[in-house]
Amino acid sequence: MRLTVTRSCRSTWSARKLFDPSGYSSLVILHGSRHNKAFSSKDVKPNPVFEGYRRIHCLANIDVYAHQYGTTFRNPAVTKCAQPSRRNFHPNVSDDSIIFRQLLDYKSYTYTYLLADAATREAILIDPVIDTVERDYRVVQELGLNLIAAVNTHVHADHITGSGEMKKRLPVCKSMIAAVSQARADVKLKEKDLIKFGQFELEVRSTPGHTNGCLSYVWHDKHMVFTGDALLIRGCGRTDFQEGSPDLLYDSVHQKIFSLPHHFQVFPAHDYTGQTMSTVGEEVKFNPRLRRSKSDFVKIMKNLQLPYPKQIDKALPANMVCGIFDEV
Ligand SMILES: N[C@@H](CCC(=O)N[C@@H](CSS)C(=O)NCC(=O)O)C(=O)O
Repeated sequence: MRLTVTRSCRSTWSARKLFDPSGYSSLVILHGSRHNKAFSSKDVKPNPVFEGYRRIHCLANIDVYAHQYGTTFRNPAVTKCAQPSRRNFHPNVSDDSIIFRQLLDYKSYTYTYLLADAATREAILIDPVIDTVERDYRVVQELGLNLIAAVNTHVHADHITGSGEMKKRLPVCKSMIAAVSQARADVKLKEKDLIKFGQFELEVRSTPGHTNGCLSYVWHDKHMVFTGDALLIRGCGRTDFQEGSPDLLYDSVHQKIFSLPHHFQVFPAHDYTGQTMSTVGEEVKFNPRLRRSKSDFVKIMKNLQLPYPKQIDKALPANMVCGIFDEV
């Protein structure tokens, strides 16, 4: 969905998309600062999964206009916003110089991000998943993009990376991962490297703690950061396996992500509650783990007692070799 927000609208409103992973329905929320009312389409049913919707509404003390995906905005206050179109799906990104897609794997709730320069058509994928490679390949083809890189934020434990399978379909595509992960890839990344596509570049920041090779990618031009599992929306990656360390994760997030300007948009590798993005400022203020002191954070992380990811035994060895099963 694409919202083209006019200048006067842009200064007052911002948009957020939430979805219900089980029901596959979506809400788009537009919020501004002048009023204190909430509106929602009659189609939008109360649903506990839309916890984030209520939270944003309560915290921001704002107008909320909600509707289901695919319908148009009916409230006259937002008529300056164009009809939804399929050109640029994410409501938070209305920028003709780029193509941006947030793609979801419903099995592991992994987000894969497609980033492209609209002029040159050069594109990269962040965190492709093996189960959705066909879908992502089709999107790349349909949009006429030249996919030059499949970039992993880390060695995932809950799903197998799609970078190896994508390379089979598009040999020009280079796989990338942190050098310290010791996983196989065409390009081994380290702190301060730049990943270039068309006129754009991502800055590589090392954010270990969930794993020792966790990287975050900062798109300074577009005020976005792709945080992998280091920082999740109102959460963070677990630290109880691989080379997990709560001390290290706390420092990584505070030093490398929370130090970014607070309006930067945060795009994580997962969300289990149907939220699609956050901002640095929101996480600094509201993240229930990372807004605490380091010693509190360490205690919280040591007591999470999460079950191990179901695919861990298969995923870890496969991800060390770019997700290609026959090389395991
Ligand atoms: N149930 C899922 C795994 C869920 C999980 O452990 N997620 C990880 C990221 S993938 S290793 C995590 O760090 N979660 C943090 C949290 O607070 O939930 C499965 O079986 O795959």
